[in-house]
Amino acid sequence: MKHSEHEERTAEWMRLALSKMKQYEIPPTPVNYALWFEYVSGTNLALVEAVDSEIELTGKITEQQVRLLHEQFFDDDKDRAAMFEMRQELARLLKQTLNYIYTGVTTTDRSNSHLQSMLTRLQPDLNRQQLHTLIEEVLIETRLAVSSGELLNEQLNGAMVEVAALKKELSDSRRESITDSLTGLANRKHFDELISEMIRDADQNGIDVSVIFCDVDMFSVINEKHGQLVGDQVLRVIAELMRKSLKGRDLVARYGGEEFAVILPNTSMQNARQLAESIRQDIAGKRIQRKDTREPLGTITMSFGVARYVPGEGVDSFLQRVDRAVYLAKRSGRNNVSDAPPPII
Ligand SMILES: Nc1nc2c(ncn2[C@@H]2O[C@H](COP(=O)(O)OP(=O)(O)OP(=O)(O)O)[C@@H](O)[C@H]2O)c(=O)[nH]1
Repeated sequence: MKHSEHEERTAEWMRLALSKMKQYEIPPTPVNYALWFEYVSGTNLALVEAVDSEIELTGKITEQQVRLLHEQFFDDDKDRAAMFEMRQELARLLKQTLNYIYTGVTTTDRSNSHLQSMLTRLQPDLNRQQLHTLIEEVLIETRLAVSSGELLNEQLNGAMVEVAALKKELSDSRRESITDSLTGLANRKHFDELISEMIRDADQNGIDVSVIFCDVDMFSVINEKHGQLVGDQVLRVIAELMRKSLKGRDLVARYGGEEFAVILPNTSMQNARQLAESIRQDIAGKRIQRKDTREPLGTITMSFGVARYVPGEGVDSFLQRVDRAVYLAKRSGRNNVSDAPPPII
C-alpha cells in the first residue's frame, strides 16, 4: 500500500471511531478511542465479535462495557510493553557491569564470560519466566563476585540493588496483569491460565477439578436504581464474601462484568455443590447498604452453576457446561445452584 493510501485509511478509521463513540455516547477518552479505533480497523476479529455481540444483545454499549473490553483485549499489550522495558533495563545493567570488568574493577574472567552469556540470552522472545530466571542468575553472579572480593566497587553494589528492584518490578507487574482492578480478585486471564493447567493435570493424573460459575441476579436493576458506583461497591462486597469462603489452592476470579468463577482442585462434585450452596446463602443473607447514604440495597442474590471436569472432555466443553448450568439456575427462578449437564464426548 502506498504511504498516502495508508494515511487516508488511517484518517478514515479515526473518523469512523469518533462517529461510533458519538453514536453510543461514549466519552472520547484515550482508552475508549483506542478500543474503537481497533474495532473499526477490523484487525482484531475477536474484539469486533465481542463488541458486536454486546450491541446485538441490547442495541447499545455502555462505557463500562467498553472499559471491560479494553481490559480484556489490551492488558496483554500493556504487559508486553512492561516486559520490553524490563528487558532493556536488564540489558543496560548487564552492559554496565561488564564495563566495570573491562575497566579493571575486577580481574575475573569467570564473571566476564558468565555475564556475556547472560547478555546473549536476553532475546526479545524471552517470556516472563525466562526473564525471571535470568534476573535471578544475574543477582547470584554479582553477589558471588562481590562477596568473594573480586568486585569491590560500590557502583557494582548499586547495580545489584537495581537488579533486585527490577526483579520486584517484574513480579509486581505479573501480579497486576493477573488481578482484577475493581475487586482485587484474580482476573479472567489468571482464571484461563490456571484452568488450562489444572485440566492438563486432570487429563494426565485423573485428579478431580470442579468449577463454580456464579452471576449476580438482576444486577442491571441495581445499576439503574443506584448508579454504577454503587453497583461496583456491591461487586466488591460479593468478592470479599467469596474470598473468605475459599481456602488453599482454590482460586476465585472475576470472570466478567457481574460474573465470578471458582476453581476447586481436588474437589468432588458433591463438595463443590455444597460450597456453592453455602456461598449462595451467605450472599443472600447479607444486608448490603449504600456506603454514602446507608440506604439498604435489599437482598442481593446470585445464580450458581457447578460442574466437575470429566477427563478427556477439554476445557471448552467443561466451561460451556458450567455456563449452561448458570443459565439453568437463572431459568429456574434465580438464587439457586444448578448442576451442569454431562459432557457429550
Ligand atoms: N456497576 C457495574 N456494573 C457492571 C459491571 N460489569 C457489568 N455491569 C452491568 O451488569 C449488568 C448485567 O446485566 P444483565 O446481563 O442484563 O443481567 P442482570 O440484570 O444481572 O439479570 P440476570 O443475569 O438475568 O439476573 C449490566 O447492566 C452491566 O452494565 C461493572 O463492572 N460494574
